[in-house]
Amino acid sequence: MSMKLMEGKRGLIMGLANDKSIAWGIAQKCAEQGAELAFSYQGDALKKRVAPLAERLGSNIVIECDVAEENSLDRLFEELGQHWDKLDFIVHAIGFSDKEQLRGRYVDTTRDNFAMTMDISVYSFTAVVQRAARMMGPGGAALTLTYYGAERVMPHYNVMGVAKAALEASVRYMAEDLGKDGIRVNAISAGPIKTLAASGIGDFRYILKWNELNSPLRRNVTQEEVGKAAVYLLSDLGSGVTGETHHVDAGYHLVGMKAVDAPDIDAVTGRK
Ligand SMILES: NC(=O)c1ccc[n+]([C@@H]2O[C@H](COP(=O)([O-])OP(=O)(O)OC[C@H]3O[C@@H](n4cnc5c(N)ncnc54)[C@H](O)[C@@H]3O)[C@@H](O)[C@H]2O)c1
Repeated sequence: MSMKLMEGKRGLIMGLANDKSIAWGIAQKCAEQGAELAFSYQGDALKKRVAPLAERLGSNIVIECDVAEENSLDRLFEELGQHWDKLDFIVHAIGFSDKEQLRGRYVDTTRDNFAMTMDISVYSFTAVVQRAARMMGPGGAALTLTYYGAERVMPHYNVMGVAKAALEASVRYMAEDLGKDGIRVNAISAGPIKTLAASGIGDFRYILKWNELNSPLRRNVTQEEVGKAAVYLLSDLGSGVTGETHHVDAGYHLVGMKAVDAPDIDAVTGRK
């Protein structure tokens, strides 16, 4: 009899907004492999969307948490502790910045939005891992989501690129801190995927089209493909991997220039 890869593992998924969310692709693949899941959602408005999705994967642990609030994070882990005495993995699929500043120039970013973007998109992962690690033993794993805009300049990504670079550095520092306890910390750098958060990025359609035409696999990736790589990093398959930023982007990160067969495309319409 073949054993499922995540049988007996319990994980908290943070950042599910709807069935387009990357968190949904990850949750589905983890559940398929036998994981037991809990979910956190931001604010009451999202509960009616998240609870039915959780139910589809056999979970009724659905807890409110705004990661910008220390109290809210404390309450989340307190409540989670009432359901489970031990946690095996967490997924952090959360990021935020003022939409108005995800167009135009990075250099015009305001102090307030810089601080807010770093707080929600970077510090929150540290704050979550800090609390989650107390419920984890050896074999524990944490995963966050990043984007190539951390490594190279991407149009419109602006302050989010700076935040993702800091997020990736925090993955490395936490991998060292927690490695001694047998806890692993990794990131997946996902190619562009049409989600609620992505719709805030200027000209996102153009980015999608460009990646489709120029990535080595000549297509975009899906939520499910990110989910499959997450299973590898969160399960025993990834037991020797920590502090890594793993690209799930149809190979786009290795490209230096437009592909020979790719047409130039119109920046406004995204059409060839
Ligand atoms: N979609 C892409 O192209 C892409 C590519 C690479 C990386 N990512 C990253 O993947 C992650 C998930 O985003 P997504 O694309 O699935 O979009 P999404 O809109 O489905 O998910 C973003 C989530 O962040 C949550 N969030 C924002 N502020 C929060 C707060 N203060 N407290 C709690 N939750 C909060 C939202 O509620 C939402 O569930 C993000 O970190 C994003 O930067 C996305």
